[in-house]
Amino acid sequence: MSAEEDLIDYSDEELQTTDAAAGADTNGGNKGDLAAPEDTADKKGSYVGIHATGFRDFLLKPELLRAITDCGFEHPSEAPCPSSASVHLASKNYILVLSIFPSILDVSLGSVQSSEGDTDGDVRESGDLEGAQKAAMKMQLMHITVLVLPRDSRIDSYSAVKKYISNSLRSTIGVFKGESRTPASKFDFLGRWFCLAGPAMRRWADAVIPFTSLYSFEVHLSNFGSVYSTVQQNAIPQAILGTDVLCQAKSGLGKTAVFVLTTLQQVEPVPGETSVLVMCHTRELAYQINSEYTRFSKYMPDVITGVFYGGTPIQKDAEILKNKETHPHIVVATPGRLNALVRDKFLRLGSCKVFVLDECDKMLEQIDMRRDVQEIFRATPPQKQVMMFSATLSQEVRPICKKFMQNPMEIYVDDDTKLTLHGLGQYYIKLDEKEKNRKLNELLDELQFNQVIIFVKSTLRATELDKLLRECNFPSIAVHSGVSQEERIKRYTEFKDFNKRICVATDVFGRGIDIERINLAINYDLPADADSYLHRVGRAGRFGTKGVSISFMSSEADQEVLKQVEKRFEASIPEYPEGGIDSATYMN
Ligand SMILES: Nc1ncnc2c1ncn2[C@@H]1O[C@H](COP(=O)(O)OP(=O)(O)OP(=O)(O)O)[C@@H](O)[C@H]1O
Repeated sequence: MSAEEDLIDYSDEELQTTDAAAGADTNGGNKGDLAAPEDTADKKGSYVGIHATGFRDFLLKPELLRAITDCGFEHPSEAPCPSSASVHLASKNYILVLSIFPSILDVSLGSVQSSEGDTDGDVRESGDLEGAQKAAMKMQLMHITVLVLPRDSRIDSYSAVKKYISNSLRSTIGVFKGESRTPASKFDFLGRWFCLAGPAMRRWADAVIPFTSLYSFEVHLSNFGSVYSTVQQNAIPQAILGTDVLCQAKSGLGKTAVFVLTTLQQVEPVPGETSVLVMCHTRELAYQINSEYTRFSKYMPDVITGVFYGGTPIQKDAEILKNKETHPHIVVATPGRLNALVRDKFLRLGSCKVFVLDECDKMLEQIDMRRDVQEIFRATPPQKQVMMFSATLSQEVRPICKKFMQNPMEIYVDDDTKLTLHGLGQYYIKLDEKEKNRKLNELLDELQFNQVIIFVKSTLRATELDKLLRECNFPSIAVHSGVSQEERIKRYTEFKDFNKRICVATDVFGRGIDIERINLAINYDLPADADSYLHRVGRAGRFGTKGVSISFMSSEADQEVLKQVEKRFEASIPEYPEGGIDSATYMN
């Protein structure tokens, strides 16, 4: 039996495919009700633009909102939508923007109206919206997302959006048609996750809402030819409700905040119990995620977070876990150490309510890590929320992820070209191996970087290159698995705090690591595959900022990787120009 076969499959029978159900409702819509009048075609322009929702609209705890404001987050992030939607819509020259307008007014009183964006501010101020959501969640009411299309939408807009929902989100969808306004047909929508409606749905909502929690999304259509939705905007409202989430979004767009904010929102701290478990593949990333928890829980003094990873004395972790006063409610960890803590019964997971995997493809593709993850998963109760995140989720890894989940909300970027970071200039330099050091020196002299990360393929090369750079008086530091764990974290912090401007690293820094000021990523040694390339260069140009990546190409294998990258991501990676590049293109 291969190592992989040895791994247990999780409750396949629990996996519900909604494809069939998605096809079940095939109502095409009623032209009389939905079609745009001929003369309204021009009005589409008035729906142009992305309607950014504020964090306040997520109805987060005030202490969380305060921390979000302190962290300088203004709006939840946006990310490209799945390609199946974009292809479909692009061919019809539409832009589809989903923006959230929470529309429950007062579920508890049973008198609910749908609102469009302009009224939700009043609701929020009166506190009704929050109360309504709490009531809805307590009663575990069914959740229906209603997509409200503009009044002048044409019938094919409805089909396009419907197809997008059923193909990409694999969810059932109903279309509210004119003749279905009878009370009986209103209840058809109760079993569905999505339904499409025109503005007339307000009246319809009145009858349905006592039994459901309702969110209405306004769908903007225009003729821009690409499709957007939002990673934080899409995932946060669902994740808060306890839905399982499998989420792909490009590097640096704020996937971390999705699970940090939604778990902090849900956590109800009980002394001595861990209710949220977050795992990731490297120790530095675990440390970083824990720091994010610290940042966002700063006004939640009752919530204790803790981080556990290998390379440190396990006895220390055990001491923390033995004491109810220090026992974390939220644990961030790497799988090896966490598994050891669970096996040795220092950590009991019977109260775990949320299970998160960051960089999930990496964690589940690597057999030893996957084995640890599974053992830990088995130690948690069957009923829990599972969320997984990565910038890369291949077709092969998705079913593996979903084996841990029940009817997850799935957010994919099926079109690899949409993973390219638009603020990032990418170049290559063809050279011999022996020319690399000289060229690197030249680049570091010539480019006006804030911080730079230089990737190499081995710990030995990291040590050597770092030494060389320091001999040349460059403020360099090296992070790799060849140094003690304590020293690794110390160096990570030094770099993160801007005390060093150059970091030579192996792939331990290749994914997830978020250093705000990095605007230059250099592949001194190219990685072996396109996914790793994408993650590495994503260390620069984060959250829409500008940056540049330069890759040294010194072998045929390197050339092949760059070819793959260009093909898969439709990224243009030209040769680095003789005269250099304009700093305005990569300095923020
Ligand atoms: N809504 C927001 N407003 C402002 N900044 C944000 C917002 N969301 C996230 N950020 C910042 O963007 C940066 C990137 O976020 P994060 O590290 O979560 O990205 P990611 O999607 O996990 O990327 P990767 O795939 O590379 O791990 C972080 O510095 C984070 O603080």
